[in-house]
Amino acid sequence: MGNLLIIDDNPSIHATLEIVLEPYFDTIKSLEDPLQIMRTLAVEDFHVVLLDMNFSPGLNTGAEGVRWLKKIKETYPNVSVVMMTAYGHVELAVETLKIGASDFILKPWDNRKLLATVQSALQLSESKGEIQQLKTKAKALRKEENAFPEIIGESAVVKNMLSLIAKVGKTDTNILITGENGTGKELVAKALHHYSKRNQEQLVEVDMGAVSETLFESELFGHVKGAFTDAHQDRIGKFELANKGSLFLDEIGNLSFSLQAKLLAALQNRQITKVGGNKVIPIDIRLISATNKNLFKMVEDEEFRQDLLYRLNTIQIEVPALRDRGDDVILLANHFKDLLAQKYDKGTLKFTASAEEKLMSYHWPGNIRELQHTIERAVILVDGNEITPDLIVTSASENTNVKTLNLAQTEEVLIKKALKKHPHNISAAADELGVTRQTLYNKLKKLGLS
Ligand SMILES: Nc1ncnc2c1ncn2[C@@H]1O[C@H](COP(=O)(O)OP(=O)(O)OP(=O)(O)O)[C@@H](O)[C@H]1O
Repeated sequence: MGNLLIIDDNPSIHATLEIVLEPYFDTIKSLEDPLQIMRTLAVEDFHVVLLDMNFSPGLNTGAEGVRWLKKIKETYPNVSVVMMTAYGHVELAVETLKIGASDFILKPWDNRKLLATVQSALQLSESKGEIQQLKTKAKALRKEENAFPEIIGESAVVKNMLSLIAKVGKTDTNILITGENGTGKELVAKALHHYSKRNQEQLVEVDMGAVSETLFESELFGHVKGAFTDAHQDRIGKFELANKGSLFLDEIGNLSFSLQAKLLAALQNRQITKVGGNKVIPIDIRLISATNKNLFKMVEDEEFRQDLLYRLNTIQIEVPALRDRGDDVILLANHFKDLLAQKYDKGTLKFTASAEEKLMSYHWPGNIRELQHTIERAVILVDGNEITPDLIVTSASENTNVKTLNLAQTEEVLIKKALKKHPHNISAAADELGVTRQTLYNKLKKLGLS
């Protein structure tokens, strides 16, 4: 239900419309004089306006209706305006659709058609209101969570990346962010949005790996009520939600081949149609995508559409792996240590020199996310204020199966295996590893295991 405002200089039209439409609205108000429109809309909430096109006696060009339509839409874009006109003026009525009218009805009207038109205008106004609400909510949240993420790092590779982000962030170019898991791709997407002209609008994120084949279109493009069994009400898709803002398609490499075609069509046409709907909705978005996969290789293997890849990667930003960021490991480790020490009320903590050495020598396959978890564990477990190497427990230290070809990691895994097999017997462990006792001691020291 909603509120309806009728504007027509003929009172008998008011009475007839009110009788037909009364069961479908909470409130109906009728005005004869269009000069009262703006005042009325300013004090009461209306969802639909039924607007006649001619008011002054002798004038039937429709120009008055057009002027009032423009005025209403300028101040109240979420209100649906349905124009009322006589049969001879269909062309003019069609023109009003271009300037924001939702629909028109011809006088004399057919009651069923009138009802259908007014009801869909009401639905449209409700969904516009919903988008507005979601956007306002998101805006408030964005302010709270401090929109600009801090990307910590002073290494040359990170500095290069930051200056590229600042440069291309301002443009509307499509950007593909690549990099291993946990390198900070999502953070880069947020920074790009922050630098863009669109930063007052939303950055809408979709995890493409998590969208099911059947719900893909509904999730991205939305659906209308009744489009399928579970479509109990209209739904706004992510594309529409991101309109005027940025759309972040994360894990784009996980999108199935058939869905890639549907995504490409929407990106190419810059418009969408809701599932079960027939209205074409123009979309103005800045596209940011991310993946940890090699999309060029996937194109070669016919797993990813080349035309889609070219649309996504006007600019590509490669986020460096943590192991390639030099001393940033210590910078980041200290950053997380301080944050987490505060969170767990641990006072001031510091890493011992050998703990720092261990942090630097590890190859961080899970990148910054792994570093963050490792530090969190150390902060939770530490007694006193020094974090020693034994508290730095990485995924490789917990895992005694060799799943990687990385030498440093493999060495650490094999040493742990040997120690497990020969507890308290360094000589036997060294023998098993084919090194001298001294070499094993040195390695244990470096790994913080001695
Ligand atoms: N340079 C950085 N400075 C501070 N924190 C960072 C930095 N890079 C990443 N992080 C933090 O590391 C974690 C992982 O980052 P993020 O989720 O952006 O990685 P991702 O590449 O998107 O990961 P995935 O590929 O698994 O989705 C997050 O908590 C993020 O805040």
